Amino acid sequence: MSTERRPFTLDLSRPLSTADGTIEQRRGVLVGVERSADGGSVRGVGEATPLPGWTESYDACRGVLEDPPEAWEHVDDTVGAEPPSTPAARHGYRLAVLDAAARASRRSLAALLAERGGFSTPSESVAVNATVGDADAEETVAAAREAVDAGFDCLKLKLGARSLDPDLDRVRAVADAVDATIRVDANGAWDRESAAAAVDALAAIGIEYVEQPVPPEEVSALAALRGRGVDIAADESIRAYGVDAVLDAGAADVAVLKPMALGGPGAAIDAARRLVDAGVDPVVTTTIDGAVARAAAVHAAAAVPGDRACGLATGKMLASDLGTDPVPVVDGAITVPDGPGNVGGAFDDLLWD
Ligand SMILES: O=C(O)CCC(=O)c1ccccc1C(=O)O
Ligand SMILES: [Mg+2]
Repeated sequence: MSTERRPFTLDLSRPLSTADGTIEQRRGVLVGVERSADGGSVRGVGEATPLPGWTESYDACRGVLEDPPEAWEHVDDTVGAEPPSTPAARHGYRLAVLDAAARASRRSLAALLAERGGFSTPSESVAVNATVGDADAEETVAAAREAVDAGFDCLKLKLGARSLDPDLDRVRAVADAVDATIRVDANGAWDRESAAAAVDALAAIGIEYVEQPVPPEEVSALAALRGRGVDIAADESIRAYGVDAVLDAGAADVAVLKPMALGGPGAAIDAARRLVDAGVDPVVTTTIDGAVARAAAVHAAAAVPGDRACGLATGKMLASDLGTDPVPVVDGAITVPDGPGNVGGAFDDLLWD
């Protein structure tokens, strides 16, 4: 198998402000693999876009991609219970391998992933939430209105960058202003006491779920916050400790799956299988990825059963992208590309001439 690599940098036109800092730029590496198949050859394209804090550094990612582990070439390769140490590099390489396998069998990546997870036929469209970053109440309401006018019926508000009372005022202002499902993400900002107060207030407002109210290591605190009238979602805890640790602790109603942070689309699907079996709802999101990884996350979301909106409406935050958006949001939903592979050969010319 031959491999190609191409580094890229994407600026955000709308930086995302969170309790964990502001995301302003995404740097990554496109990965191409080419292998022989049926007397010809088949290509696959992947994207490694590390986000330090969630994945390895850019330099570590590039280093691993110079000489990837041989095991990553095998279509059925899995990650163990421990999260992989260089998930973004693994994502980039594994996506290329899975894309090539899907293209070789003339089916969509979603179909390949659904089969891998033992799920039925993938959905043709995925509902998505608008992601609303931290800002004052007035700006937050304006962003929420803009999203609802554009057709979103689920909004995710970033909380935890300011203190609890002003944050709750922001949530109430949005709930009063728009008719939409509202979920919030504190990115681990609260201690146990503030989180309990927040959860009770959010339950009274009628919020769908609160994502990562406490720091990632506070898995037992997540468990203790369940059953108070608002669902609890684990995100950073899943990334840091894996799905099994969160399931064993009974820590979540909902689990956020970021393929880039978990080590690839296959790793996300394997995690989704265990969650679904345990009655926990998976929600697939990006880490604000380029078009190739974003499309792959859409395929993963389509392969996983469930009705919760996914966090995949992140393309519009980018000032420039790897190419034309293969997964645009229309009326709060994304149509799943029907293949072959992830996005057919749409990005091949970035790697091969
Ligand atoms: O879920 C979404 O709406 C978009 C993805 C998102 O919020 C995010 C993006 C980059 C890093 C972390 C997160 C997060 O969910 O915490
Ligand atoms: Mg989150």
